[in-house]
Amino acid sequence: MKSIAIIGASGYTGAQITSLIDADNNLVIQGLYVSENSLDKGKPLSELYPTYSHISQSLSPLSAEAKALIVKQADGVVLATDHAVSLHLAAWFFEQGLAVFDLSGAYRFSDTTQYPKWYGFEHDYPEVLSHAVYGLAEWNAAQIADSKMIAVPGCYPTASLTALKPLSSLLTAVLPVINAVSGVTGAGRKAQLNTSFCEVSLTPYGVLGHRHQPEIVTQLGQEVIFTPHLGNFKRGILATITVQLKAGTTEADIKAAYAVYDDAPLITVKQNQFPKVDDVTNTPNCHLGWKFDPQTGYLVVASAIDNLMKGAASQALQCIKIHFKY
Ligand SMILES: NC(=O)C1=CN([C@@H]2O[C@H](COP(=O)(O)OP(=O)(O)OC[C@H]3O[C@@H](n4cnc5c(N)ncnc54)[C@H](OP(=O)(O)O)[C@@H]3O)[C@@H](O)[C@H]2O)C=CC1
Ligand SMILES: CC(=O)N[C@@H](CCC(=O)OP(=O)(O)O)C(=O)O
Repeated sequence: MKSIAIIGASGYTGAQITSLIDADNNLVIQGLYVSENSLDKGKPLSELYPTYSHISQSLSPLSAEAKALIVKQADGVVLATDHAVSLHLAAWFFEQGLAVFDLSGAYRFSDTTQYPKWYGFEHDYPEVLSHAVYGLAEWNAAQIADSKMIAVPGCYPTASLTALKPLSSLLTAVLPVINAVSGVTGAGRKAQLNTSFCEVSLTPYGVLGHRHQPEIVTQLGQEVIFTPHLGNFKRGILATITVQLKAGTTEADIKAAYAVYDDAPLITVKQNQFPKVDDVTNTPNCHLGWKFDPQTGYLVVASAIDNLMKGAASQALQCIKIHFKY
């Protein structure tokens, strides 16, 4: 039995992973934490999320005493906190010897020069960063098992990389074009005007400047054009991706490439059938559907995940299972 502390447990991804850890017989929740001055400190999680009425724990402030208790009692810590908060907490818990599963982007780039540009801070912990591994569970299991600093991928990169990585040896110099739509939970729980009910209407955002573009590029090893969109639904991501494949590529080559997922129970691949967001919401699954035009060499592949599950919490749980080997 491994004991896990969850920091940022009142947020969307934090509450989601709390419910997954609560349901896992190999794990026990050490505690649920929010910031020291949180308006929610002391409240039962179930007061915020009545769906989780079966979970009895309350939200504790992350005081110095609480941090010391976590170090004493927990084997691992999940950080479901903003990038700038995770930056410091991850380093501190890692240095205390705990396994860290960080849902933020604070440890996803190994190159420290990326952080000022994409996250607005200098990375103060290059030594800790040198231990960080990218927690794309189907691809990096060996590294996840070996490292105590796991940077769980972003939601759009998870959807995009799951579709594109099998094709990497087949791509031409024509840049893959990724158009992805996310539900509003992708923006987190805190109130913001642009994510309030009356304001949300399908629109692109972060055009040619979203931080997930360099994350995808780094992990794919190839430039891409990435355009995220905000949709008027709660959860889920659909990424529709157009790529050109090398001359002479056949459908059999594409099938062989996607056969990499034959032993991946959470990934489903279909030819000439396209996924729906509703089929993956509230599940840890990724559904891929592709169609190829041999005349032009263009392939369209669509990838559907739940942003809070495969895009965050359930992928973190995959990493926990891989790391703790159960
Ligand atoms: N939403 C999504 O689909 C995805 C999110 N992510 C990433 O996961 C992380 C969490 O996202 P999300 O759940 O959406 O965010 P939310 O805004 O919903 O939740 C953030 C949580 O962090 C807590 N918190 C804030 N400051 C501190 C602090 N100093 N110490 C401890 N807890 C703190 C908040 O509570 P309080 O303020 O009351 O203290 C709240 O519980 C982010 O880095 C995000 O980028 C990654 C993939 C997908
Ligand atoms: C709809 C929406 O706003 N989505 C978020 C992505 C959420 C995510 O994956 O989080 P990371 O920041 O941890 O990468 C965004 O575009 O910023």
